[in-house]
Amino acid sequence: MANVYLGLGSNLGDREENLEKAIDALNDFDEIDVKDRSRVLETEPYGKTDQPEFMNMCVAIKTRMSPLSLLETVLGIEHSLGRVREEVWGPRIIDIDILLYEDLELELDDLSIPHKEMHKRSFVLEPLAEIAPDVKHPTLDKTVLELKEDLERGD
Ligand SMILES: Nc1nc2nc(S)n(CCO)c2c(=O)[nH]1
Repeated sequence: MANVYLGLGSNLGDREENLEKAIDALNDFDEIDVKDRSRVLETEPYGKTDQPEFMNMCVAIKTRMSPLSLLETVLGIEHSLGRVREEVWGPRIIDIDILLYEDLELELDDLSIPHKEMHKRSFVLEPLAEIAPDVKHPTLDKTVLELKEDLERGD
């Protein structure tokens, strides 16, 4: 079973309910066990700022799925919860990002692991440091907590 960390976000509808539904949907798969979860944070929109505030959190899962199967699964969960991909950076009912998959480094057209932007995003590092402070980013060779502190310092 692989140790995987996911970033969840929502800024449309009942945001906390959307996050809970996404976690329940993950747990419904035999090949996925949700092992831990961070608290939910309300965060300012990053990137496209003229949109509603987000609710963000991170979860730790163990899974037998391959990275691409997991991607297909999380996209299916987003779709089942009503996510329509209109604006790239626009508001969304739910967003599930694969952040880390063991110490894998993967670069495909539709999937990069570790997530390319995770070290630039406080809405990811804050909740991720709560549940996985000592997990190492395999490319940057720093722990999640070190990345969070670097971002806070503006490094
Ligand atoms: N605070 C915040 N800003 C965001 N901008 C985008 S795009 N997203 C979607 C994540 O890729 C978010 C988000 O989840 N939280």
